[in-house]
Amino acid sequence: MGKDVTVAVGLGERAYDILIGPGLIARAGAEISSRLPGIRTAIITDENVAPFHLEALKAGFEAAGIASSVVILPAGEKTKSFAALQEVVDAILAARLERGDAVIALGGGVIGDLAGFAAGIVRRGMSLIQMPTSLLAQVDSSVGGKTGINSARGKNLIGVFHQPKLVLADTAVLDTLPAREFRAGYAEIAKYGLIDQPDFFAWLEKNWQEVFSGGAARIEAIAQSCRAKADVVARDEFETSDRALLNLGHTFGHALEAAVAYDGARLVHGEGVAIGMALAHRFSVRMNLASPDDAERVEAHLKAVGLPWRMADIPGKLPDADALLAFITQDKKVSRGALTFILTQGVGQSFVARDVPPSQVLAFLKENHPG
Ligand SMILES: O=C(O)C(=O)C[C@@H](O)[C@H](O)[C@H](O)COP(=O)(O)O
Repeated sequence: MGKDVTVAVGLGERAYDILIGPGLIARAGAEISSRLPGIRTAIITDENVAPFHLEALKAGFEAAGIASSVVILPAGEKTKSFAALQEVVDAILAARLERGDAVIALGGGVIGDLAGFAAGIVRRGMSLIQMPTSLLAQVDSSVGGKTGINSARGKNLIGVFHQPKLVLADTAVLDTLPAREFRAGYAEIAKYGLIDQPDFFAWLEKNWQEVFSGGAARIEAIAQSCRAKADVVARDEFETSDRALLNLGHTFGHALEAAVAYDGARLVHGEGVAIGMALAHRFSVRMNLASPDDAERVEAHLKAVGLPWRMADIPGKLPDADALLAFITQDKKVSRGALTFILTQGVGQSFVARDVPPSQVLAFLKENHPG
């Protein structure tokens, strides 16, 4: 086997490993058959990923004696839909897979969330193996068991928690990722620094070019992100308390994604998170929690790496502030009608703020709306 970095997600009987390293798609058959002997699989992937990686995965499966059927879906956020879910569920049932067989999610966050949801509900829960092919999926969405689809009323509003049995993150695939997609995934890496690791954020400010160009710094950033996420998930699997910290930037970001009707030409998830993180820092300044220097530092880093950082960076017209607030009030962190945000006292000092007054949010959205 290769020299992979292994990060353990300590969840008792649902514990699993994240393997991070080059060549894991070709080696997946061997890795899976040694851990889950006799398993059969349905590979769920998309039209962008399949031409690059499906053959290598299938060849490795064949060599390891793993039977597989394949579903190839259109790429993009609009695939996180009931229609696509139905297609995946039908294909799994048509292949007569059993509960102990596995759904393989080969793709980015969209495929991971959708295939994970299907695995969570077919036969009340099948095995799931995440094989993330985007940076965002490798550092975030493939880990932790959040699965689901979108609604026109809001992002990820329909789903279940369903942990994978294994995550195989093949870092070599990142070399062929479009630059915009790589940057979008980088937003989630920066997020871990901004949550509670100021040293990691400072390291990223210094080393982001190396992370973008590949090599040891990239693997280190991915591994550090997975460790940070595994830690939080092990403490609070079902987001009853501080797992919500992982949502930094997502309250604003998800509202913006819904506001553009999940149109990836205008805004992809990681870009929404980047803008959302900048807004969360600015909002914290407005609430007298953080200093303007902190917000400026975050904005400067997002700008340096080429990420959008304000609503004005989204092409086209946005719905007004009231409509954005309406999306925010559908957020899953809302409790008894009260809004929850992840706010900050400075870089790496985020906290969960409950009962944030909607009037303050609305005023802030109006001040920052590009019109
Ligand atoms: O894993 C989590 O918990 C997160 O919040 C990580 C997020 O980066 C991720 O995008 C997640 O899917 C968003 O969750 P949601 O509950 O806000 O839909």
